[in-house]
Amino acid sequence: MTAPHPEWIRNYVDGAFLDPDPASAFDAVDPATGTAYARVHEAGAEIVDRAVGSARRALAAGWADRPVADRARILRRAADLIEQRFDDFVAAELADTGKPVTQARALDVARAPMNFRAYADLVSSAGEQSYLTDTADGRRALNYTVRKPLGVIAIIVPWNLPLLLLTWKVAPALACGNAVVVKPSEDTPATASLLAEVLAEAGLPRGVYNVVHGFGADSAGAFLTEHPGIDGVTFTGSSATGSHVMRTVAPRVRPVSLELGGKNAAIVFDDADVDEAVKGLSRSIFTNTGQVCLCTERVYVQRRIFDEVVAGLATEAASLRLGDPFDEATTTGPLISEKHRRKVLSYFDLARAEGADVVCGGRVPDVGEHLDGGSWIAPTLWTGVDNSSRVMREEIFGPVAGLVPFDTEEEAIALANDTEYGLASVVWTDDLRRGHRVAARMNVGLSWVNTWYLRDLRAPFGGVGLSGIGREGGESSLHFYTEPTNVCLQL
Ligand SMILES: NC(=O)c1ccc[n+]([C@@H]2O[C@H](COP(=O)([O-])OP(=O)(O)OC[C@H]3O[C@@H](n4cnc5c(N)ncnc54)[C@H](O)[C@@H]3O)[C@@H](O)[C@H]2O)c1
Ligand SMILES: O=C/C=C/C=C(\O)C(=O)O
Repeated sequence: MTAPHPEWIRNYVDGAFLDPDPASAFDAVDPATGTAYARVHEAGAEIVDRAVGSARRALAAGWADRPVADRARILRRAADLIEQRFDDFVAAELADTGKPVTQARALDVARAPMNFRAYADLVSSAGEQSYLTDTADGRRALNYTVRKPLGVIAIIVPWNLPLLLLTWKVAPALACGNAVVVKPSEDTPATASLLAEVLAEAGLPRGVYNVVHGFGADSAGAFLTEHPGIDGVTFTGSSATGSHVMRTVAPRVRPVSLELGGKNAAIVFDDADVDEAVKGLSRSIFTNTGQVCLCTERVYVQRRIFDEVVAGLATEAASLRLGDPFDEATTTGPLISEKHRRKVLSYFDLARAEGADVVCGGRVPDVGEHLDGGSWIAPTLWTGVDNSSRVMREEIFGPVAGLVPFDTEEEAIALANDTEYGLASVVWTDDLRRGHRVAARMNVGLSWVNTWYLRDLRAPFGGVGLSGIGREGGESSLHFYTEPTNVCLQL
């Protein structure tokens, strides 16, 4: 990897990186080793206010009215520049998350240019509704809709897929002519500031993209959502914080888009290709050390193949390689922080107290002395749990799942839907009709059959219940990031 780590990770306001203030700073920590690799300048209320003000001025200076083709060109140029600086982004993502280099390349950083290009394409070809209206008294009118940018958007994102989730929101927001103030997670600040360099070079006018670093409460996150100058909030993170953000903006009635947590189920029918299902389950449980909102934490397996699936998954778990993020053979990184590891370990204790049988893992692994300070955790599977267990109801957000046998299709559907969350599900079956039938009955926003996390960026993405409000992706994003005005003209 090439990029030397920066000494400081800075806020970016009105087209310039701000001088850091050592009196208001925190460490950026590499979770693979537990060591600090940079200092981050925490934005106070005054910096957040300047960021919102600069976004407002950028809109007034003409960004909101720029021809779509201009905006699309800048997004495409940004995509090209991310590819040119691919290794810098990978290095920044690894320093922040400790995730395996192969994953950062194939998933996280690869998706950033895809996000920019997808919205450059979408906004370039977007149409609008129009109706010829005949009234009861014989008049005729033309109704049509024009879409305007929402304005200044607050973008708040978590630490698990930092660049992917940031660009998933920045790209459509800019495509639609908004200006943004982004607040990356305090655990993963690096790529948002790198993106500022790229967007400036791509020709984005000053003030359109601003970055404020810091925490949630009493810090940049709260100052941003409380700011009267923001016109909408798009938030990805935990359900508790999402609910808090909603309450914060409620008095000013601002639109929110919330992509929140999950307690996602997989159902494996005994007509499935078991080898394929086991490999798919391993991906959906263990990818990114289980730290993807879409990851499976509950697995319901038809009784006849239950033992076979449990044994197969245990073999898959044993084949995972935890270790140096830069080693191409590494499959699995650490958890994001020591704080998060304490949370996951508390669920390991709870599972034992609730009578779970530990099939594998359930402990802190030995990954070698040089990584001793990192927040490593062993891939973990339980049996002997059921839907009344807290470990089967609460989002853990680690490489862990509980496996439960079932007998009938109805029972499997009821078990999978027995949750307050509703983000994603997977059905494994070789019966075509059953696949469609069961997938449609899942109370989720994203229902996969015989695959997991296969994305089409034009499709609606989001969840129900505690998993969120609204959808992003494709047209849904164009709708969230714009405000329609219906014009009615009597002919
Ligand atoms: N549905 C999805 O698309 C999706 C995607 C990724 C992650 N997630 C969820 O995110 C969670 C993990 O991420 P996390 O721990 O960073 O979530 P989090 O809710 O703790 O933090 C998310 C972001 O919100 C900020 N924040 C915290 N408190 C705030 C406040 N009071 N006001 C404003 N901002 C505040 C944080 O600093 C961070 O930037 C999991 O629950 C996961 O399921 C959901
Ligand atoms: O952790 C959650 C993952 C969210 C993924 C996306 O938003 C995406 O793939 O667009």
